[in-house]
Amino acid sequence: MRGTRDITEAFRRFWPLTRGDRGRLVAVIGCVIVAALAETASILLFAEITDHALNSGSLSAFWGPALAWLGTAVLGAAVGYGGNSLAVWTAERFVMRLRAKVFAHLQELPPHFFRKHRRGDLVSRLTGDVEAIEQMVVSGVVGTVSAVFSALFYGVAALWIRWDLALVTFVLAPLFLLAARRFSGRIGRAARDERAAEGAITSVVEESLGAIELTQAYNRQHAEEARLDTEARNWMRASVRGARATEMYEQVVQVVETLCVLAVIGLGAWEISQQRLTLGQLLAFAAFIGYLYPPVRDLGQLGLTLTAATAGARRLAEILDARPSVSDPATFKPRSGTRASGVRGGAPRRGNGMRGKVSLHSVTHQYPDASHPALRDVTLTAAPGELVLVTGPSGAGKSTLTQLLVRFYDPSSGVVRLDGTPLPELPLSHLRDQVTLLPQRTHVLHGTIRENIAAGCPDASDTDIEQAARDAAAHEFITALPDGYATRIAPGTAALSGGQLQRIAIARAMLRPSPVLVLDEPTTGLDAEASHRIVEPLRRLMRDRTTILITHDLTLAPYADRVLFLEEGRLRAAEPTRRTAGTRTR
Ligand SMILES: Nc1ncnc2c1ncn2[C@@H]1O[C@H](COP(=O)(O)OP(=O)(O)OP(=O)(O)O)[C@@H](O)[C@H]1O
Repeated sequence: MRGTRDITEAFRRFWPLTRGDRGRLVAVIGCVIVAALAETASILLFAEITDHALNSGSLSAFWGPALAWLGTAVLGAAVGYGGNSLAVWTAERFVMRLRAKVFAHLQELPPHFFRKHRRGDLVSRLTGDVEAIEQMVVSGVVGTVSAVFSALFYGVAALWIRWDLALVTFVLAPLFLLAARRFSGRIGRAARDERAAEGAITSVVEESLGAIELTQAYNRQHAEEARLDTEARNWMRASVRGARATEMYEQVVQVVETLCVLAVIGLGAWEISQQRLTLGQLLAFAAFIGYLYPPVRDLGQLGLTLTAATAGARRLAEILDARPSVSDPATFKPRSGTRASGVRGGAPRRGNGMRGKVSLHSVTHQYPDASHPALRDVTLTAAPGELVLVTGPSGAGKSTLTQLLVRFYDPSSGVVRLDGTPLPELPLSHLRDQVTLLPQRTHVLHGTIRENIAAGCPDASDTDIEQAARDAAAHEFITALPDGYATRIAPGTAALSGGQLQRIAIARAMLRPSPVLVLDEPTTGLDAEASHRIVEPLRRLMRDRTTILITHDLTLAPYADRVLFLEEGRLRAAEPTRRTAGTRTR
């Protein structure tokens, strides 16, 4: 039984996340049991009113059970309200905890994971799938307990009222579960397809809006609409298939219920003809079946909900099972000779800093799933105060070098060291405090320009932030904005040019007081004047730092101590240059 195995597996994985709320879950279950008891009592009181007040037409026999019934209903309502409120609270906390766990895990995953999975699909896993699992783990458990106890109490009460009629209803009850089992596979498959189609729709919308300029400029609107239409049709097919199966199950259950009621009435009619039963008793019992079957039906339906929820569980498990490409060392002992890494005057100084000597020894790196290495047998050293410029054709492996320096990956072979320590021996957060990467793509964060610059350096003062912006030739345009440093920007919505955003990103990198700077195409998107204006302050900052500058812009070569040429992953020529700081070559 694959369905049962999937459900067990999902519980094994996600149940531990209820830790911290299990006391509340027990309280919810307590409320559910009391509510079921109250309901059972009200049915018994109904039978009593039917037998003693209605049958004999006695009003005096009515008041006692009627008041007791009202009291029970009020108690049931209070407990039901309390239990349901607590259940919703517990369920939402579970959703928050699960989403936080998956999100935290996602943040550890290597870049190639995000190339393999569409962003929109990941968004849908963190929203819809997370909720589907809650339906299973929290609401599912509460629902099951509620249905089991209700069925148990009503069953005992039924035996109490008329054991022979009760036995007939029990004998037929498994028909509900059989019907549920018959439909669970179909509903589960439809749920799986629906969840995948939802992810695809989110992806298409997200990707299309991300490329809206291209779409409009190249008249691709129809192509994008067709893409959405294809995914929407997949979703519609799966959704209709799931709804049809659920509807058919419900109709089958209606027929089964009618069959049960007819069997009870048939047996009752025979008992009345034998004078062993009164009409009042039979009516009371028939009304009672109306209470008994819903929880039994709910149990069957819960099975279907659980099957559908396993689709979400599998999609989340795929993320949680993806392993980060690197991990922290078990222990870390800072080597002697390290020093605090504060570089910028007035900027926060971090303890445990390092000098910043970077070395690669026989480094070869092949990305997972790639057919050939991106870097082959690369050996190089860059010392504090040195600016090493790395250039080469597109696809030569330059960005791969930066990914190894911040340890997004460990090389397939060879070793990268910082101050003589192999990078895997340094705690990741410590390493990334020491090495500042300015990625090739400009990243804008949601917040003010000030927050954007201070993103990697939360303790920085306003003076430090402004100085970094001046050094990145950004201060002038920022202060010309109506809100200056308080201007709010966000990915894709900033009313700033690509070059202006790039200068904000450079200021962010400059603010970090780390001994190693790795700049991947920092001057892309800047005019020649701006790029040289940036290199001047960069040079000042680089005085104590080790800087690795990846660029196609060879006019920056005169600023470098060394120029290295990468081609097809190999360092082809290492041509020593004389540093001519301040000399501009156009
Ligand atoms: N995540 C990845 N998975 C598989 N292969 C990759 C991945 N990233 C890069 N590559 C491959 O590795 C090689 C080197 O890529 P890299 O991005 O380092 O080149 P680059 O020199 O920085 O190029 P550019 O100047 O165009 O930015 C290329 O062949 C590229 O296709």
